[in-house]
Amino acid sequence: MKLIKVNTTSNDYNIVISSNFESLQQNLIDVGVENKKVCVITDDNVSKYYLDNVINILSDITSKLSYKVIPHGEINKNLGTINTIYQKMIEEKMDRDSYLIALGGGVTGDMVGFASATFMRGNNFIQIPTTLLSQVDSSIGGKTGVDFEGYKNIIGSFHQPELVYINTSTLSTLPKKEVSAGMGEIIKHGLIADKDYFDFIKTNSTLINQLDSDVLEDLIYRSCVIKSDIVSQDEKEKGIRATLNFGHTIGHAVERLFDFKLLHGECVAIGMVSAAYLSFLLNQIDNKQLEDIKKCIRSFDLPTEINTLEPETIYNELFHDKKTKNDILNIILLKGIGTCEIRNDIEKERIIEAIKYIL
Ligand SMILES: NC(=O)c1ccc[n+]([C@@H]2O[C@H](COP(=O)([O-])OP(=O)(O)OC[C@H]3O[C@@H](n4cnc5c(N)ncnc54)[C@H](O)[C@@H]3O)[C@@H](O)[C@H]2O)c1
Ligand SMILES: O=C(O)C(=O)C[C@@H](O)[C@H](O)[C@H](O)COP(=O)(O)O
Ligand SMILES: [Zn+2]
Repeated sequence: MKLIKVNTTSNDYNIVISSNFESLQQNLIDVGVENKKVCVITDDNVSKYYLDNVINILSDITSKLSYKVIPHGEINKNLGTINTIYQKMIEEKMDRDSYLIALGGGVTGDMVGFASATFMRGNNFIQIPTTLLSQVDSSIGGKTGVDFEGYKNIIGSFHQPELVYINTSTLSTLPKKEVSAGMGEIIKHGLIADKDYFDFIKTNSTLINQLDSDVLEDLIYRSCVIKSDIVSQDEKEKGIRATLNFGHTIGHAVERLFDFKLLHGECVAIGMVSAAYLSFLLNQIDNKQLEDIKKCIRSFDLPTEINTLEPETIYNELFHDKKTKNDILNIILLKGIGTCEIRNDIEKERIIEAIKYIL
């Protein structure tokens, strides 16, 4: 078992990484869940595998226990689903002392976090992430929210969980495509923050694709350290946290323009290739590094290009990005491998060139 501490301005909490659910009960007691009202929210895929288990663990420590199963998928990450969660919370007479538990991937985690942030102006929530992507990224740092009219995460708030409990064995039931999607965010962590980590990912691609549990646990631990370090420095994304958005400006535009038929991690992979090419155009990485990045992304069966879209269509979408300030685009670019910077001075022509590179 491994423990990482997240220390943000609004809350301090632990990330527990374990290969089972054995220490979940004690960790729930430690954060104050005993005898409280608890509602577990999970989706209709995850419920089949892990809901009974988590409910059994909770039933020993509280009798005020309920659950709700929501439909899976990005297409359901919206205010309609949030309404059904609020209705459940009212039905169960939940209050500011109660706990919501997000059992599932990033879609469940983002929505449960948002419901918790807004119900009675905020109650407690706990993340039990079950996808690789949510274990390395979305469960940490308190970015919560939903899509609105197709705009990605456009409604949301910062609201930190009380605990992130990662049971790595839940990955055994995760479809391969979803494992690859998680690799998109993991590669991002290496590219923006740690060259050695990027090299480790490249070297171990075969073992990772075979779901070698030791290597996967290493990845989860190292990514959690990188992400918690960044959000502990900058909870509300005033500075360095924006670097976690590497690949996301174009990634989110592609996600929306493809009506959420591509996975988030896949769109981030495409967005990272475009941002890496832009970094190359500005002489911040060389051709070998660019090719290395593409090779690494492809080694996990992630896409590096798309078709059927016009460059201008993608370009116009970029201005809905949350890093845009007063209509000026802020873009994350690499400065070598393992470091990056936020730029707001890139001409349209260069950005269009970088978009054409992925078409
Ligand atoms: N808040 C953040 O900081 C942050 C960071 C990264 C991504 N995100 C968001 O996270 C979302 C993507 O998360 P995701 O990739 O986890 O997607 P997801 O929640 O849709 O899960 C992917 C699929 O896997 C299924 N699933 C989950 N766990 C499973 C398991 N153990 N076994 C079998 N099936 C399982 C789900 O039902 C779903 O169909 C996006 O909405 C993205 O915007 C948020
Ligand atoms: O935690 C962060 O900060 C991130 O940017 C992590 C991203 O991987 C994640 O997809 C996030 O939800 C994107 O944030 P957004 O504010 O651009 O929607
Ligand atoms: Zn992301």
